[in-house]
Amino acid sequence: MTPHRVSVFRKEHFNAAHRLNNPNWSDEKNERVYGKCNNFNFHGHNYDLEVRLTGEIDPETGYVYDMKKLSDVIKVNVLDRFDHKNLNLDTDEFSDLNPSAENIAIVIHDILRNTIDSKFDLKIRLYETERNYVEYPTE
Ligand SMILES: Nc1nc2c(c(=O)[nH]1)N=C([C@H](O)[C@H](O)COP(=O)(O)OP(=O)(O)OP(=O)(O)O)CN2
Repeated sequence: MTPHRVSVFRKEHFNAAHRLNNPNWSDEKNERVYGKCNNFNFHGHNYDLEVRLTGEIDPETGYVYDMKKLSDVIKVNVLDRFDHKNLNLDTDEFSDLNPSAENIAIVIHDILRNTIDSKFDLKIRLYETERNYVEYPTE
């Protein structure tokens, strides 16, 4: 029988502070482009993270990927790094990179891509607010 390809999902959550700012722009332009997200003293978000892995079902386990293991991988590599952090000040990843939802999703993707076997397709969905979310990669 042809192995079935199935997607498994794991939802996680973290809280972090950030400030959107382009140091090459004037204060006036940063304020105009980013509005309240440019607040000098930072602001926080409750980020909801969805990680999707797609692959073939292992006929022995019935699993594509053990979701408990996926949870542990996300905790160790993403949550422990970003939860309750100021992304701009506390992390190497965003010391020189604007922590927009898009960039955070790409950073999380690349961290997980380095730890999860390439035989699994990986997609990240990141909710910055209940109504604002991004996906990476797009296909
Ligand atoms: N392309 C992007 N646009 C915006 C980003 C981003 O990361 N990428 N980020 C922001 C703000 O940081 C934040 O997400 C917006 O907050 P807010 O306007 O409060 O959004 P809410 O959904 O909570 O509230 P609404 O009232 O529904 O707008 C802005 N843009």
